[in-house]
Amino acid sequence: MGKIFGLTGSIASGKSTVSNYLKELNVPIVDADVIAKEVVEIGQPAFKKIVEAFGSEILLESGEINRPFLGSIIFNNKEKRLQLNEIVHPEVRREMKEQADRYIKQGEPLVILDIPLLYEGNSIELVEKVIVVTVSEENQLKRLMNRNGLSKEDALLRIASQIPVKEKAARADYVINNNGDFEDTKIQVKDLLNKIIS
Ligand SMILES: CC(C)(COP(=O)(O)OP(=O)(O)OC[C@H]1O[C@@H](n2cnc3c(N)ncnc32)[C@H](O)[C@@H]1O)[C@@H](O)C(=O)NCCC(=O)NCCS
Ligand SMILES: Nc1ncnc2c1ncn2[C@@H]1O[C@H](COP(=O)(O)OP(=O)(O)OP(=O)(O)O)[C@@H](O)[C@H]1O
Repeated sequence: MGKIFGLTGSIASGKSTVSNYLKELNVPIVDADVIAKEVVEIGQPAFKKIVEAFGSEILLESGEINRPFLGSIIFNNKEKRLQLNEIVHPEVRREMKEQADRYIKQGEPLVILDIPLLYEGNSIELVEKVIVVTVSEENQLKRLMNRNGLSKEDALLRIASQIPVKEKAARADYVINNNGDFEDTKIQVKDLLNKIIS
């Protein structure tokens, strides 16, 4: 029977970098961020609930959700963040489970669920073991500011909206240290994969 493992970290710690390497190594990935975008598209049940909860001012002229604007609301307000999570997360979990089960039925030996909020939400029950991609606070802040063009204050707010990556690493079954260069991380990913599926 194939294994279902979780991959997590904190914002800009390097989950996508690691999951891209895993994809190159032919490991099927189920990506929570991608599914979280699909379940809030126009016409989906979560879309309607979000507009009811947050008002039509969160919509673009095209009728789609203005994601940066909704982000500016929920990353500044814990109550609103939890409200959004309550709408979106159950849909994301259901879809992730379906996709993972499908891969296992196809005979895959390992499926990775890439879930940024694995420890914050109720996703732990979906996976057997957890891989955490860790990074120093300094590198995390630097990479987040660079990637998203955020000010230091906004980047720190986003980092503070998640459990610190150090705490996640302490709870993990496997840790990938993403403080080195890309090649260094790639080597760790290959070694880990050999360990898991051998
Ligand atoms: C707030 C939204 C609209 C912002 O969209 P945007 O396109 O700017 O960002 P994106 O979705 O790519 O998320 C980027 C990162 O932000 C972090 N993040 C997103 N949502 C949350 C949240 N509710 N709480 C804490 N961190 C979050 C994650 O690390 C994620 O990888 C969007 O993130 C959202 O709908 N969030 C709620 C759903 C969710 O929790 N998604 C995360 C995985 S399930
Ligand atoms: N080892 C590394 N050296 C230098 N830059 C890196 C390294 N790993 C990742 N980065 C860069 O840091 C940024 C964050 O990495 P990545 O997108 O993989 O993180 P993430 O954990 O998936 O983030 P999020 O949760 O926000 O989606 C990206 O711009 C990426 O190119």
